[in-house]
Amino acid sequence: MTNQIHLKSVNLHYASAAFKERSLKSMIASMATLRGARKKVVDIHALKDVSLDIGPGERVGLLGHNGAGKSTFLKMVAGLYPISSGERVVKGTVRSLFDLSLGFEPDATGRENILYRGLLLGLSPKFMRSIEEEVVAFAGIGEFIDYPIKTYSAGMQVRLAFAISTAVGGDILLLDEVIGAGDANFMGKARERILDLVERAEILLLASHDFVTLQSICARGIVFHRGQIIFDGDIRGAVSSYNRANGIAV
Ligand SMILES: Nc1ncnc2c1ncn2[C@@H]1O[C@H](COP(=O)(O)OP(=O)(O)OP(=O)(O)O)[C@@H](O)[C@H]1O
Repeated sequence: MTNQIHLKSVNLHYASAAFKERSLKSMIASMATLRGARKKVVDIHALKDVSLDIGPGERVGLLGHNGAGKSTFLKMVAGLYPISSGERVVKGTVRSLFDLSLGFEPDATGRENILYRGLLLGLSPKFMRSIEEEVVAFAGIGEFIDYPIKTYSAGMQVRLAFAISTAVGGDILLLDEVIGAGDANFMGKARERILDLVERAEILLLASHDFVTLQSICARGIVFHRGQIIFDGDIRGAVSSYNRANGIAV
């Protein structure tokens, strides 16, 4: 099977329900202040008529201003968000580093969580046991690995989550730039490990505001603007297109 991503006229909407009041207090406050003049929140059309094909060996950078649609695009490719219309075909195992700290069981130990998270990623218990020691060594949290996750600091949780999620490569790697994995020493190690995953992946999609990194890793660049693709071509052209769209003189 050839790894590939095929999208045709894809649209994605976020339901306005996500913006509605969450608490009784905020509902009462808004009723008191906006009586009769309440603004109607409409659905957000986050991806508009997106069509493209990405094949084996491609390293693709995603550019765009804050809110342009890059993360939504990655999550749609990962299958986390359903599309409203169009065609989405993704062939190959997908790995991503979204929401690193989601899915931990707080009462279970770090070691037990390595197994649980592996199962969430669709990996077998036998395979997870075979990589357990390597993950433990990379996380570098000492004897805490045998304590419940609820006793961990935020940094320790990120280190363990990162160590698990990056232990196994995939055919298609989706990266959303923010990788604040602990202290400077760990950041260095984390970067190396990501570059290793990048090397091993057959297809890479990398969303970033760091154009130097994008240009050093990616050959192709796609620019998003208000949910639409406004440029799809070589990475240098993509940077120029981004600058033009955002009124940046070069
Ligand atoms: N879970 C969500 N629910 C509702 N709206 C969302 C959600 N996530 C993103 N949006 C909206 O969708 C649009 C695209 O956001 P997205 O996060 O994809 O942009 P981005 O290009 O990744 O931005 P950034 O560079 O800031 O990460 C924005 O208008 C945003 O407010």
